[in-house]
Amino acid sequence: MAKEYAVEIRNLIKEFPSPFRRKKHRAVDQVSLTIEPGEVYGLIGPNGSGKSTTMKALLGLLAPTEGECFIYGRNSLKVDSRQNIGFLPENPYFYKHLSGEETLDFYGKLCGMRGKMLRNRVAELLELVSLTDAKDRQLGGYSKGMLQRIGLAQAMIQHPKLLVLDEPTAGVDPIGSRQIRDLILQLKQQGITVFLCSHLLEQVQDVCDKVGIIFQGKMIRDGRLDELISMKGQKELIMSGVSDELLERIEKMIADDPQAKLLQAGSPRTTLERLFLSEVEKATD
Ligand SMILES: Nc1ncnc2c1ncn2[C@@H]1O[C@H](COP(=O)(O)OP(=O)(O)OP(=O)(O)O)[C@@H](O)[C@H]1O
Repeated sequence: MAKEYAVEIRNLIKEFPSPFRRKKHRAVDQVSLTIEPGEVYGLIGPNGSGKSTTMKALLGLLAPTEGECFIYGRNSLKVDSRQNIGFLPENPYFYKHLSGEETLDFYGKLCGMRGKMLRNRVAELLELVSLTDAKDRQLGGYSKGMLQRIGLAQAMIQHPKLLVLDEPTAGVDPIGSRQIRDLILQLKQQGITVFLCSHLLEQVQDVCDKVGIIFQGKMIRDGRLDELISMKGQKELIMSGVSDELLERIEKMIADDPQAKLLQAGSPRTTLERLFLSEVEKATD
């Protein structure tokens, strides 16, 4: 039996009419990708490279010019293929006068949920996205990070098997981004398949099993993250308590080996994001 992917995109082409030219603009050009159930897939690429268009085609919000998209084996142009999907769009629109709780209640009712089941689910999601304390505040007063988190909760209201997140951390500061990253990791542990796009490459690296790099509508590289970023033929040792003398001996051993070559020695660096987070944490304490 053929393998059933959570997501399968086959040779997707999407063209848009150009108002001032006869030729159409090809936003997505022969993109193919597969996501297995429970995997987190990150689509990365510069602005305008076709990430959102690919996601919208997968969600059946845009009809492909050519090619096909499947969700758990069903063509995504068929409405029933989308029953088990949650979607966080790039710029989600919310009713600003509703509270966080009312917002989730509203989306739950749109999905046909009612009564105790809905109340329990809303409470569970508010807890999950750490907004229980802010549940009665109107969304007009929420920060960008809180809005993205309520957006994520909205996308999860009916226990989706697949979550599609278009830049879930857009406009969110590093602390808010870290919270969203942790949430995605929690969803992954629950076995939920996630298809996301983001410009925060470090976060993509932290959460994704597979990555695709899209450029000018074309998939230029994709595969398992650990395979894509491993430096073939190189080894790394990170040591503590190493004296200068020991380091010299190690360097000499490497120099004496006819095959080996020391490429880099020094102190490992943290990332700017980690430095920022630890400094803010220290200042908060
Ligand atoms: N509805 C549309 N009509 C015409 N052109 C469109 C439409 N939607 C997208 N495009 C064009 O398609 C190309 C790809 O856009 P898309 O939004 O998919 O890029 P993206 O990679 O998501 O960009 P960003 O990182 O800035 O969100 C762009 O050139 C964009 O202008």
